[in-house]
Amino acid sequence: MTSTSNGVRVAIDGPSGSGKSSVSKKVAAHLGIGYLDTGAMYRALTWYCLDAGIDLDDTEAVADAVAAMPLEMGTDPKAPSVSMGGKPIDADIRTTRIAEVVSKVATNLAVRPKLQQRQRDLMREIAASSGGVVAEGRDVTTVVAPDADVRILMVASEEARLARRSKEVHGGVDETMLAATRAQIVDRDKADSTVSSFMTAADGVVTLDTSELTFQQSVEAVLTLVERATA
Ligand SMILES: Nc1ncnc2c1ncn2[C@@H]1O[C@H](COP(=O)(O)OP(=O)(O)OP(=O)(O)O)[C@@H](O)[C@H]1O
Ligand SMILES: Nc1ccn([C@H]2C[C@H](O)[C@@H](COP(=O)(O)O)O2)c(=O)n1
Repeated sequence: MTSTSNGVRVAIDGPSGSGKSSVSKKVAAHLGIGYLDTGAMYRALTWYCLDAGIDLDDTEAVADAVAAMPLEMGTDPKAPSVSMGGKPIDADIRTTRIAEVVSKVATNLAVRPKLQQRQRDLMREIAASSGGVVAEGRDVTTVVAPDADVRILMVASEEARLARRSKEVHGGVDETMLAATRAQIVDRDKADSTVSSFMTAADGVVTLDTSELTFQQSVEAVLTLVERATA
């Protein structure tokens, strides 16, 4: 094992719909280690600010909320959860209300270093307590954990990503459904890519294109990379 006794750390980044959340959960469950969804933390911060009446355009007030929010991340990959002061907010952070404004928080440059430090600390704690961690997002391979044992950029063609998300959200892939999905996926990636580089792999990061893979093949491809890195 190249990983330390503190557990293997796997970092997976990629654009929306590339499959990183679903694959990361499956990989972590298979390996019996913890899972961290860093995107959920940006969503939770957005929820907290809206709930507390903090103006999302007030960059310093939003950044101060990172330390103030009583966020608890449940990191069991079979049942990941997000709570704020004991209140489960899993469903709330996935609503359109949050999806439409989360980029405003994620592109706040006063927020990012604070949330990244919280994510770095969490990764270390989860890896130590669960024998390892799979953390996914947009900048885990480059900023949060550039020293992770395994670093993967999961990509897929825009066509594949749109079709997957359209099926998931609208139950199909006709023109109207694709148009509604495009606005969410393409526009959000465009805004998010102004602060993180997740369309091309940084040095030492392995690109995994899932466009032509089944879900199970994507999971197996990640497991192979983990096995190779930790052999
Ligand atoms: N080959 C594949 N690899 C990964 N996921 C796939 C594949 N084929 C279909 N999917 C499906 O694509 C959908 C989108 O995946 P997922 O939510 O994991 O993407 P994501 O990259 O985490 O997106 P976001 O950043 O927006 O949360 C899921 O329903 C997943 O099951
Ligand atoms: N490490 C990360 C993770 C996520 N984001 C941004 C991207 C989205 O705007 C938002 C929510 O992410 P999602 O749940 O859709 O993966 O947070 C980021 O900037 N950095």
